[in-house]
Amino acid sequence: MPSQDAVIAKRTADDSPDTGEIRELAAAAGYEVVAELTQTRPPDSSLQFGRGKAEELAETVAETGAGVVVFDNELTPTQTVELAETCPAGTEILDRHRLVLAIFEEQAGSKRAELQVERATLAWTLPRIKERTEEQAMNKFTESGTRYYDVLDRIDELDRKLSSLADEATARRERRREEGFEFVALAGYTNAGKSTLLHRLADDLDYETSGADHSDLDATAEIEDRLFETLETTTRRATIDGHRTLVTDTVGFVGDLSHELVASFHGTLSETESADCLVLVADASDPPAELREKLETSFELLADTEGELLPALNKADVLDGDELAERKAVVAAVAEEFGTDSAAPVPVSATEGRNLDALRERIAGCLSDRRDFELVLPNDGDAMSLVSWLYDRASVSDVTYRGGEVRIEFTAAESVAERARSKAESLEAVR
Ligand SMILES: Nc1nc2c(ncn2[C@@H]2O[C@H](COP(=O)(O)OP(=O)(O)OP(=O)(O)O)[C@@H](O)[C@H]2O)c(=O)[nH]1
Ligand SMILES: [Mg+2]
Repeated sequence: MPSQDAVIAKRTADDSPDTGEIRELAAAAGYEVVAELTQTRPPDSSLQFGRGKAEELAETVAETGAGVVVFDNELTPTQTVELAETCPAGTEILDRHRLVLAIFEEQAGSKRAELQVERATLAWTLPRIKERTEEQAMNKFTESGTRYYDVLDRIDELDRKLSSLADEATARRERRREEGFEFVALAGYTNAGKSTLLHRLADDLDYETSGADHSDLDATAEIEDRLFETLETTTRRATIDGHRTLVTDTVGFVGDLSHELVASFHGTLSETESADCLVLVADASDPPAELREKLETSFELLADTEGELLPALNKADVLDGDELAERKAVVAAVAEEFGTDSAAPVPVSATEGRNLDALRERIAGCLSDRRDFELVLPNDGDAMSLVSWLYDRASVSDVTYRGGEVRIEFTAAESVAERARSKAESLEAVR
């Protein structure tokens, strides 16, 4: 990561500029923020800031010796060039999108994340290349279009690779479903505490001992007070009120990102789309207005999910009763705005482990109906293999051997019990 000094810049049209998030993003990218300049006025087409403010920015960069200017506004190619020319030579000019891409690039730890970041970067560059090539074509300086079409080809290639990875993920999910797993996803704004919550919910399981291949399940999900700590989904097993679930931790959201960027991370969003229960983790320690804004972004992004959306207010430990009540009202208001009739949010503290049973109960309420079943089998080797099959797919509460028989009591979804029954019948038939 670059360890460089940066000057933050932000312009808003009519209200006073808030630089909280862009500062955090800059920190996540490894920059040290040494100064900040803001302005309230309509955008200037060549400099974003007004000329006077842009000159002040240049002076600040010179005084602080900062190597980078981070604009919270989106900059056009012209603005980027003109700002760079106004500032001391060599100053790098970044906007919010460039910054987020830089963080993603640095954080991408898996093949899929790398492909997604490359795609996002190219999608972001494409209209800019087009603009430039058109200008050049008009000036008859160069032949037009080659680079543009090269980029388009590469995007197609990346899409093909990503979609084959997505197919693999879908096939893997289907296999897991056949094994009796249900899916829970943790989604929400970056730094809300999703990874911390995953650690709390996950079973402390040694995957190897279960006999099945769990090489797709990771042992860790990093927890860090930093934006975009998690850039790839992490899945762990968790037993939630008797339900055998796979809980997936996802990439955090951030506001004001282009659709291309969000779409590039569709792979991770698709895991949330197919989850049976989607826990929307919100940071209750945010001030109400910020909480509202983040929830609106999250609800928008999660509009297409199949499973039930369950809002959880994390970090409840840092609030008193009145503050918490205020946050709950914000969640209820936003949920209603989006026509989600999800019940009241569950306040939790992932770090302190508070109220997690209530959360588990609510998650279980979103999952399939499970019932108690009983199977009686002849006691032989084949029956034993069915017993171990059931251990992998259901909660087995009792196994008793009497005479030549084995009696198995278990709790499972109807579909799993159905398959156990037909296996049992074929055993009987063989005898
Ligand atoms: N006070 C308090 N802090 C919490 C709680 N849960 C998480 N945190 C802190 O919040 C920070 C972010 O936690 P993470 O679990 O990394 O958040 P995340 O949602 O996975 O973040 P990304 O991976 O960046 O999307 C860490 O410093 C956690 O220790 C909580 O219940 N209470
Ligand atoms: Mg995380």
